Amino acid sequence: ATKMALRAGLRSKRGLTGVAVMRMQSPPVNSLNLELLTDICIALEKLEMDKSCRGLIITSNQPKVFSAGLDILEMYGKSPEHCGEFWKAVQEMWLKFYGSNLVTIAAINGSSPAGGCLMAMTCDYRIMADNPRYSIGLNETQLGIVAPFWFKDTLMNTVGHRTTEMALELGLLYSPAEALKIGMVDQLVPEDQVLTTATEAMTKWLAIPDHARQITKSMIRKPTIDKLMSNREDDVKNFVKFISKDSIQKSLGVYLEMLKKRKA
Ligand SMILES: CCCCC/C=C\CCC/C=C/CC(=O)SCCNC(=O)CCNC(=O)[C@H](O)C(C)(C)COP(=O)(O)OP(=O)(O)OC[C@H]1O[C@@H](n2cnc3c(N)ncnc32)[C@H](O)[C@@H]1OP(=O)(O)O
Repeated sequence: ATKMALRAGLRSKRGLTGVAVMRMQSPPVNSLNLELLTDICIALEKLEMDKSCRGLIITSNQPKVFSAGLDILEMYGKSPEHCGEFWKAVQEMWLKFYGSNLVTIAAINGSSPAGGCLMAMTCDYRIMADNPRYSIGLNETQLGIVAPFWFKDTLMNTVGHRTTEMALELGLLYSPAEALKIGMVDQLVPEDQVLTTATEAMTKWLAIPDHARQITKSMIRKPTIDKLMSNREDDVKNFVKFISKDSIQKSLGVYLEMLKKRKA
């Protein structure tokens, strides 16, 4: 049987129609592996084609974690072919979310490092649980890896040039309060109110006529999307070359060990 990695459905609760809620449920930490990325892309594609759907809230069914980012096991000890396929799926997820015609809101109910942060930043609006134990940010350099240009562009478009320099070079993970301060997230609420607040925010976004909002969104995001679209193959090649290096594989191995030890 295929494992359902997420649930997407149109809800009509409290008069809010045409809004889908996508709940990532890939235990233990919603790390973005090929299967989850593919499921997410297929679900978003279907919603995008469904004329009755205008908005999407993405959240997590896992306790304490929105998403642990890219699944390191998809990049560690794998063949170049596998790494290439995986990277194409990461690109696809980013392109679909960043360019979505839907209103997209991230209900960040837990930690969201690296690829998890990227995913949240592709959305139009971010609400995070106000729990100082949670963190969010692009921490790639701390793993000894380099976030590609489109990760950097997404961050820069969200928090600005100088903050991106600091955040990306130091691989900073921010507490929710810090993330709010730099504009990485838009709103903090108590943990049990993340989803209801997302629904309330959605009402505000849906009050704007779709065509005007969509054209405006596209005008702002298209140059960033086009940059990856015209460099997709080179970006895959760069990734495979970079991730296959012995030194990078070693860094990933050390990091995985650290994660396991921290748990013990
Ligand atoms: C010059 C040109 C350059 C071009 C280069 C191109 C590209 C390179 C860049 C690639 C980009 C990568 C982006 C990423 O997303 S990398 C992933 C980064 N993620 C992290 O650093 C997060 C690591 N995880 C955590 O910090 C924590 O797990 C947590 C999310 C805060 C949750 O903590 P907790 O609830 O305490 O859970 P555990 O830590 O105990 O984890 C449970 C279990 O899950 C394993 N795990 C956690 N994260 C990942 C992951 N991302 N991938 C795979 N596995 C993960 C963890 O090891 C535990 O496993 P065991 O139960 O087996 O011990």
